[in-house]
Amino acid sequence: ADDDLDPITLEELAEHDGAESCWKAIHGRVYDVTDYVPDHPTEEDVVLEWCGREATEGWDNKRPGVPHSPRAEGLLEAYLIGRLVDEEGEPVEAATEDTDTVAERLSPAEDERLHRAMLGLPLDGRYRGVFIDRGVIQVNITFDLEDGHFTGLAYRHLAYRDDDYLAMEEGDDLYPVLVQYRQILERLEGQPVTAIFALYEPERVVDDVDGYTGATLRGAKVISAIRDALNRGVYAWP
Ligand code: HEM
Repeated sequence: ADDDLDPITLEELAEHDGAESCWKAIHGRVYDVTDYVPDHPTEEDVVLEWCGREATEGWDNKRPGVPHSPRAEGLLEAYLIGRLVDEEGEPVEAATEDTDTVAERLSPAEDERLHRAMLGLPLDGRYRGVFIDRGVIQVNITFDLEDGHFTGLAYRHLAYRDDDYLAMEEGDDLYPVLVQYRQILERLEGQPVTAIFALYEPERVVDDVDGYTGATLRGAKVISAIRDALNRGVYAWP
């Protein structure tokens, strides 16, 4: 049906770029909305900005991701004057490049990431955090959260005074401490974030390894490093 409409080029369109004459191309059709501009329910600037241009993006996003209502579409039809063509007279596609991404944008009612952030719940992503005492890092931990559950828990650094636990090997005096630290992560893997509070009683989580009781292991340091990571927020999106 659009073939019956007058062909209008981008050049012609561009001549009508202000309040005295305001044409807009929307989804391949050209509208002379000069008379409507003073009636538009916003500051005039909002609509004037799009005069003389391919204005589909503005029309489809009166606010980001929110198109005009069917009532507005009905109004628009009264101002139809032609169809948009290029120099060869071929129809010009609407500049939908941006509208595609905008259409994928979630509304505030659907955006679960926003909801979690507003409730102060941790977002999914990669986290990193530390436990520091007297300026020295003792525990540096990394993990991912997936649906609020731990995955990929690992120590990036683990030390006490001059002892680097991660460099220890079986047979070393303090090797059992490293084993206990690793057990903590094994027990937390796959658990919800709230599972960290079990570490206040590490003997419930960690085996007694070679005479080192769970109680000697500072579960609190791991809790602290994890809470530091959560406080810092997402280090990298998944
Ligand atoms: C292309 C550029 C345009 C932009 C950026 C734009 C923007 C806006 C904004 C910000 C609002 C108010 C916010 C809201 O209702 O949620 C609005 C509402 C409205 N606009 Fe536009 N507008 C444009 C063009 C037009 C045109 C050409 C018409 C009519 C011929 C029109 C008709 C309306 C109507 C009827 C409303 C009331 C709400 C609705 O029915 O969706 N607008 N527009």
